[in-house]
Amino acid sequence: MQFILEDIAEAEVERRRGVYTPLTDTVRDLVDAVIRTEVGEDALAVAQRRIAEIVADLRSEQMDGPYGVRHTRENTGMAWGNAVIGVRNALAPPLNVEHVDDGVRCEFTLGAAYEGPPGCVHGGVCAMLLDHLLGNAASYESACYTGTITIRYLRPTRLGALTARAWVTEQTGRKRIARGTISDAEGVTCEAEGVFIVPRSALDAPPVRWSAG
Ligand SMILES: CCCCCCCC(=O)SCCNC(=O)CCNC(=O)[C@H](O)C(C)(C)COP(=O)(O)OP(=O)(O)OC[C@H]1O[C@@H](n2cnc3c(N)ncnc32)[C@H](O)[C@@H]1OP(=O)(O)O
Repeated sequence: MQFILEDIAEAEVERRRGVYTPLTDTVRDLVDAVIRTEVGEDALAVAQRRIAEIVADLRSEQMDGPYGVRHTRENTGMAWGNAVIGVRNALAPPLNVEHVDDGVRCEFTLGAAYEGPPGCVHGGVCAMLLDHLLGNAASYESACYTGTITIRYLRPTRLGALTARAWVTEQTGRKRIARGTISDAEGVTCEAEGVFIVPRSALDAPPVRWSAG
């Protein structure tokens, strides 16, 4: 498991972000459109053929394997394939994580693609987002990995506009305890607590953060 140094300037990171973000946003829109479309079967068949052509175009030049977690010399993270924040991953909501005094927070909207119970967010999606955010809060010096996480679902989380936050409550050696919540307009819907660990194998390596984006 290795982080990849991509030796490019910050301006180049931003330029690439600007290139990929609209593409990923459109694919995300496509996912929502496929779930909710009510066009006829002929139109569906045409759409399928056109999308397959686009997939073939994109596959004409592909990297081997996943994107990886890349970073610049300035330690700007490019976790662009990440399932929660990936700039190039249409499966990611995405979360735009903001660092605040006591940890991290973000505002986001979950639509039809994240449904579990009717009209509500899938419990596994809540767990994934909280896992990421708690891990992000815990990774303030060096990248931490989830050891154990517990989620308490207080009430259903309705699809729509949500807020999440996470913070560290305790640190002992390489081990951090982090907590976090997801909230809607009426308050907290689920909360998490987890143990996050800087792996023993990272001790001799220079500190790399997962970092945002
Ligand atoms: C900004 C982006 C943030 C992204 C966050 C992403 C969050 C993720 O999804 S990470 C992916 C999911 N997690 C994983 O894949 C982790 C897989 N597990 C591992 O790699 C290792 O088992 C790892 C790193 C957790 C611990 O390994 P290692 O460094 O050898 O730990 P080790 O030396 O045995 O133990 C260190 C301490 O942690 C504790 N510990 C070890 N494993 C666990 C665990 N699973 N749960 C709780 N505590 C644990 C030990 O008891 C020990 O505690 P103490 O110091 O009090 O005795």
